[in-house]
Amino acid sequence: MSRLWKTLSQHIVAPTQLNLEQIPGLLVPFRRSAAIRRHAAAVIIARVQFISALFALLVPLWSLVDLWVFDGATAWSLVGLRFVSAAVFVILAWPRELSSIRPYAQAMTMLLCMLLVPPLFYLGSVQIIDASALDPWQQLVVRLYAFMPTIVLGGLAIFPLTALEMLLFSLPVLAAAGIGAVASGAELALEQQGAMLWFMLMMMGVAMFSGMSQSHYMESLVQKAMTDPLTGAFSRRSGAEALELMFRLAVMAGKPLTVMFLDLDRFKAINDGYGHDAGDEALRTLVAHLRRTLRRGDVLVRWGGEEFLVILPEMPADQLPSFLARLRDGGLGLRPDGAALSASIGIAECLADGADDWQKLVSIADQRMYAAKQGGRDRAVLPDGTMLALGFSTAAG
Ligand SMILES: Nc1nc2c(ncn2[C@@H]2O[C@H](COP(=O)(O)OP(=O)(O)OP(=O)(O)O)[C@@H](O)[C@H]2O)c(=O)[nH]1
Repeated sequence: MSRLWKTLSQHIVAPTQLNLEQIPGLLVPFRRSAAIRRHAAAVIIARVQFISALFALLVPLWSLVDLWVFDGATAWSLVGLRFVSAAVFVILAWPRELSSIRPYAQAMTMLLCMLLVPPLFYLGSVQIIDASALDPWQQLVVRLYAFMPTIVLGGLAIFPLTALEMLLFSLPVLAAAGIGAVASGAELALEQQGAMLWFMLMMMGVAMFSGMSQSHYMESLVQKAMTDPLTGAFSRRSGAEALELMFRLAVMAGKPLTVMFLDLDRFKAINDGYGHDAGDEALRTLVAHLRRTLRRGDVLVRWGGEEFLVILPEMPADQLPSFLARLRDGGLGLRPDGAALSASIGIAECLADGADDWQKLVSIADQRMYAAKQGGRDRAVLPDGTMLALGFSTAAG
């Protein structure tokens, strides 16, 4: 029994274990990081396109049933409605690029459009079909159409959405079901519609649970793929992606964007004197110290071995001296012998340096970092060429 529990907890529960910090990101979209939102958007758009392509074929095909079951005018009106719906699905399925600026808004718009088609088709069918004189086959088809909003609620389960999004997407679908029921002459009494309402709420609950667990699983994978396992900082690849986007946004908005290239001083001596594990520990300590000084929107990237890139959005060049003073006060941690870690820093800023692309910005910061090393280490070179002595090795940290 204990072996069974161990296997269950190791292989089933553990990989999906939640920590408290992750819960808000599963409940509301604005607590998700930009990177997770972008990945969720890519997944949602791919799924919307796949389902839309499928429906663009299946929806017109069902016209055969309409033509077989209903009489002339009713049947052709339904067929017309089907072709309008299919046209919307074709537009949604059409290949398109993920928006580089607003991928999440693009995904939400496409999903909303796709989800609205079946309930609107249902509402349209209620207007077209005269419910007072139906033969048994027609009644069956009408009942099937009435299931459309419920099917949409169940279909939400395949999207990695937060609880709030599930709720917001479900509300118009529930409203369409209610309006359709009234329009087809049904009484909106709990004892009449209670079973259907219960079924829809169950579908909503299942979709919500499924969406949140997909989001959590996706977040764990993305987090692993994006971060450096030793320090938890962004990996070079994901850091470059983030910088590319941040650079584009800063240029569009005409706002400053600063990159700081930081290279630990005499790091090899730690490895040589105290071993690789001590070197690893120094890198972890450095990242923990940097995080204390950085703001929420700043991005810390491990660019290579003991080189780090810090992306500082909306940090104008004139605020850099006070930022560096705070960094110095916070320190970078200690070497194994108890001395303070120090670093050489090169800083570039997109407005002050007139960089055309992010690669140029990084290259300028890198050259300035080398100038700081040449200048004697434990220094920073600013965008105006000033070299500042940082004093990490003399300050307490
Ligand atoms: N422990 C550890 N060492 C690493 C890691 N990545 C790179 N290094 C080591 O970092 C050292 C970098 O050495 P150098 O480029 O000579 O730089 P330095 O000793 O800091 O000298 P300066 O930069 O000139 O001050 C090399 O010995 C690498 O093996 C890592 O993940 N862990």
